[in-house]
Amino acid sequence: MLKIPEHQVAGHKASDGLLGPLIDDSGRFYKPLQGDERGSREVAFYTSLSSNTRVPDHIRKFFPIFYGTQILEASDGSGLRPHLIMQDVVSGHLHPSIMDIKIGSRTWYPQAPEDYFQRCLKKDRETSSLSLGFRISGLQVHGNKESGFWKPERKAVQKLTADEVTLVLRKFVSSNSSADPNLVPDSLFASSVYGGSTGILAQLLELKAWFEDQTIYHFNSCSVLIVYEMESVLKGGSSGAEVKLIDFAHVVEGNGVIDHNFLGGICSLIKFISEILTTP
Ligand SMILES: O=P(O)(O)O[C@@H]1[C@@H](OP(=O)(O)O)[C@H](OP(=O)(O)O)[C@H](O)[C@H](OP(=O)(O)O)[C@H]1OP(=O)(O)O
Ligand SMILES: Nc1ncnc2c1ncn2[C@@H]1O[C@H](COP(=O)(O)OP(=O)(O)O)[C@@H](O)[C@H]1O
Repeated sequence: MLKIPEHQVAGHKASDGLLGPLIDDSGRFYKPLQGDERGSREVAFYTSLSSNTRVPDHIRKFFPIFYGTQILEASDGSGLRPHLIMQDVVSGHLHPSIMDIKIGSRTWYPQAPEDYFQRCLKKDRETSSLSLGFRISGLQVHGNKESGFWKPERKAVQKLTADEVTLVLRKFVSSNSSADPNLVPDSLFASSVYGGSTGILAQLLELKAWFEDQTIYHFNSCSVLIVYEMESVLKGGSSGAEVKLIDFAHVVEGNGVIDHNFLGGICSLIKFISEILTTP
């Protein structure tokens, strides 16, 4: 049985009769293909990635597993539509804390039509993309029993200043996160989520090293999705923190050139996270 994802933090949503992704109980995520070139580009990217021998094996873990496409009943009741099937990267989590960070100071791709280019340029200027090299597209945090669950308004988190981004990145790994603007986040989970040899920082550094070299793809408007499980950190276990890349609707060929837009954005994000780990 297909259902609307409970833990989606950004993008087009299937709720309220709209067109959006669906999930099943076996850990698969079904993203409807948009009728224009966005859908076909994303399928083309996953297909290319699956067979491209120049992509190192250790980099493949950063992408959701791709299971092909399938024609399914769309969530908006418009009838049958092809869907991209991929691994649901939050399945198996009871209380996932999730952050979607759109990487790059520009989200448009060089060949984009003028109206799309103008729309992206406006959003990049009005959000933190241009100034910081990334914008937080959406997030949710599970805290302790008292603070509960925090899912800030998406439009607000996209426009944060550098200091505010640091605060949100701290709240993301705190047990007392809430909407209270005066809250001092306890950063209780910072070292287990961001730090260590398998934490978010180590994973981002591994990804960055690939971007310093790879010239196969340019990941325009692509997001880094960070996921961890608060319950297991509280019990003293591993946070299960994972970095995944998602949203390949605007990926184009790299033609032998470094993806400096993505590389710059990921360096900037790494700097923010490193500072949280080194500043008490
Ligand atoms: O529809 P909107 O205004 O919410 O914009 C979508 C964006 O939402 P946001 O800017 O974060 O509010 C949305 O961003 P997120 O993935 O939600 O970060 C996409 O940029 C989407 O474009 P595309 O499908 O990738 O071409 C954007 O969709 P299009 O405007 O390109 O259809
Ligand atoms: N493979 C996945 N597993 C789990 N959740 C996902 C996956 N891909 C996307 N999502 C969720 O859906 C949101 C939007 O995904 P995205 O691919 O960016 O869609 P859109 O093209 O509509 O912007 C993400 O922020 C995340 O919450």
